[in-house]
Amino acid sequence: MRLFGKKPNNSIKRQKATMNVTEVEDHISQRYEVKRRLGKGAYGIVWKAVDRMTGETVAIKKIFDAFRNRTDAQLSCIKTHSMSLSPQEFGDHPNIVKLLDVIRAQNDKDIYLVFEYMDTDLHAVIKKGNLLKDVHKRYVMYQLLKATKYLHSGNVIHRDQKPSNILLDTDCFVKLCDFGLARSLFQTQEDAGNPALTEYVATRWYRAPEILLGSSRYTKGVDMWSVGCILGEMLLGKPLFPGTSTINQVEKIMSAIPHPTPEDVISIRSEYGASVIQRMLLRPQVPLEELLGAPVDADALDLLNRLLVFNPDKRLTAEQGLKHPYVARFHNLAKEPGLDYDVILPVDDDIQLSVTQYRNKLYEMISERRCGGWAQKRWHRRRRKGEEEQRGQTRRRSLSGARGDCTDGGPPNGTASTPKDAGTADGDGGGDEGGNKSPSIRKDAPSTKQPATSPVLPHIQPTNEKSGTMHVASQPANEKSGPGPVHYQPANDRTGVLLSPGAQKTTYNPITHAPMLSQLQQRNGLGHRRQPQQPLSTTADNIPILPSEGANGNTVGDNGRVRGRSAPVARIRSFSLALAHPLNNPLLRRDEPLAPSGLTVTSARLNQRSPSQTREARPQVRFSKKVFQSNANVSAAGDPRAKLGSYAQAYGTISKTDLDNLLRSRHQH
Ligand SMILES: Nc1ncnc2c1ncn2[C@@H]1O[C@H](COP(=O)(O)OP(=O)(O)OP(=O)(O)O)[C@@H](O)[C@H]1O
Repeated sequence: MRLFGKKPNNSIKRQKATMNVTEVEDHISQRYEVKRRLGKGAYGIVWKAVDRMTGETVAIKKIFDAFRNRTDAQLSCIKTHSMSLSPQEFGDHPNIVKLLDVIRAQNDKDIYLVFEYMDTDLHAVIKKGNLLKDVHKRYVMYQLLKATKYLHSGNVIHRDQKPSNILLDTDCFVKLCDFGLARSLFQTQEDAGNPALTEYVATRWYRAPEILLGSSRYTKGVDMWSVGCILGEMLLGKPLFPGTSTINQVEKIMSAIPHPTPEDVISIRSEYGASVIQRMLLRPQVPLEELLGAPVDADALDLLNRLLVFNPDKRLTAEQGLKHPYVARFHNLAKEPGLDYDVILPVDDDIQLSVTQYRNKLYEMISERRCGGWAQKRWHRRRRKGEEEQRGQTRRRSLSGARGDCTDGGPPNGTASTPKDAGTADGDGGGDEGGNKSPSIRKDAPSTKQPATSPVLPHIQPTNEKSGTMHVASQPANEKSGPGPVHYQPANDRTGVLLSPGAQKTTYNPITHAPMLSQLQQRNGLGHRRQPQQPLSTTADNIPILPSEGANGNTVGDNGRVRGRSAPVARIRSFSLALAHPLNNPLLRRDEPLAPSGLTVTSARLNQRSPSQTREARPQVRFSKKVFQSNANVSAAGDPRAKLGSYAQAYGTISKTDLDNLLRSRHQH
C-alpha cells in the first residue's frame, strides 16, 4: 500500500535511480548496502542502508557540495557538528537520534552522515491520518518533552522542532533529529546584541511569535512554542498555524491565543512588535479550543494553552511540561535526565572563515569525533577523579590534560564510538527504551533483555491490523498509584536560567572535550565560584573539575539523579503505532525491489515534503537587512542558511519599514 502521493511514473523512477547510484560513492556502497532513498532535505538526500559488517540498518545523509561557498561551508560545519553532538556531547539520550559516523566524500565536497535508522517521522504519520490514538499522542509529547528537557539542560536550543524532525518507529518511539539550527543558548546570550546572531529562521509554522516579530531575545521558549505547535498538529491532524507569510503567521497566532498584556509585549523586546500586535488584536478571535474543532481531551487542551503563550517567560518549560497531567502516565523523573554542563558549539555563527578553513575545520571535527568518544570517556574518568579529589582521595590533576588526543586506545577502525559505560538512574540500562513506561512494550514480551524489575507496562496491541486500531491492555504503573501532583513553577523561577544561562555551570567544549570558562564567566569571575550544591574543585589553573560520576559510571547530578547518558539499549519491542508485519504496516517505509546493479534506489515517497513544506530558495541579502514579505506564499520551511552571520534572514521577521508600508497599503484599501 502506497502511503503518500501518486505512484511515480517509471521513467522518473528510473531517472532517480540512476542519479542515486552515482550519488553514493564506492567507499560508501562498499561499506553500506544502500536500500532506497528516504527523502530529501535542504542540504542533501537521506538513504536507508544496511551496514555490511554489522547488518545494522542506518540512515545515510549526504550533504551535497558542503563547501560550495562560505555560507554553505559554515553551515555544514555547524550542522555536522550540531548533529554530532547527539551521541557524544548530548550523551546517549534515547530520544535523540544517534549519529553513528561521519564520512568524507572522495571529492572533498560532500559529507556523509550516518544515523541510526527510524521507520518514519511524525509529519508522515500525522499526514496519514488517524493513526495516532490518544495514548500515542501523549507518548510522543512525553518523549519530545524529555528530549527537549535534555537539550535545554545543556543550554542548547534546537530551534527547528517540527513534525518532520521527529523520527518515529512503529513502537511510537521518538527520536529528535536535525540539529542543523541548534545553538548554545549560552553563546547566544554572550552574543546578544550581535544582529547576525539574532537572525533566525526555523520552519515558519512552528516559529514562535517573538521570532516572527524580530525579537532579539533567544530563549528556550522558542522550542517550547514549537512543541506546542506540534501538539496542536497531532490533535488537529494538520498544522495548527499554517501561515502563508510571516505576517499571516503572526495573524493566525494572534487570533488564536489570549491577548498579551503590555508587559508581555515588552518582554519579547521587539522594536515593532507592539504596533503589529496592537493592530492584530482588533481582528476576531478564534480560540485554540475552537480552532481544534472536535472536542479534545481537557489535559491536552490545557497543555496546549500553557505552551502556546505569547510571553516566552510564561510558556511551560520542558521540565514543567513533563509534570503535566497529559503525560503523567509516562512521567518518571529518574528517566528524564539532564546535562550538568553547558554545551558550546565550536563554530560560531558570527566568525567568518574562508571556505578552505571551514573545510579543514569540518575535517578536523570529523577526526576529533573519531576519537571523541574515547576522549570523552577519559574526560568522564577525570570527572570521577575530580570527585575523588574533592574527597581528598587523589592528587589534583588538570582536566586540560584530557583533551582530544586519541593515542591511548582510540577505536582501532577510527570510527567514532559512543560511550556506553553508563546506565540510567535506576540502573536498568535502557533509558526509556528498556524502561517501564513505553506504550510499545508488552509485558509478555518474550525477551531475556527485559529488566527483572520492569513494572507493569501500558500495553498497546493492534486489535485490527488493517485499521491499525489498538487498545491499552493495562494501565501504566504510575497510573495505578494515581498521577502525582503537578507543580508548575512560577514563570519567574526560570528567569535566572534564561537570562544568565550557564552562569552557575561549567561549560564543556565538545570538540576539545575539556571544560572551559566562558567569556561571561570570566568576566563575572564565575570561574572561581563554587556551585552551591556540589562544590567544584579547581585545578591549579582554576579550571573547574566537574561534578563527579557515580560508581557505575553514571553522571550523578546534585539531586542524585543520573544525568547525561544512558546505557546500551536493551529494547523490548512490541506494537504501538501500528502493525506487527511490515507489509501490513502503513507506517513503514517500503523497500523497493533491488535494482539489478544491487544498489537499490527508488524515489522517496513517504517523507517527501508536500510542496508547501519544501524550502524556498532564498535570495542572498545584505547583512542584517531584514526583508519583510507581506504576501508571498512562502513555504513553512525555514532556511537555516539564512541565519548565518553574513547572511541575514530574508523571510521570517518583520522589518518596520515594510510593516509600515503594508499597514499603509491596507488602510488605503
Ligand atoms: N535517521 C533517520 N532515519 C530514517 N529516516 C530519516 C532519518 N533522518 C532523516 N530521515 C528522513 O529523511 C528525510 C529527509 O531528512 P532531512 O533531515 O534531510 O530533511 P528535512 O528535515 O526535511 O530537511 P532539512 O534538513 O532541510 O530540515 C526526512 O523525511 C526524514 O524523515
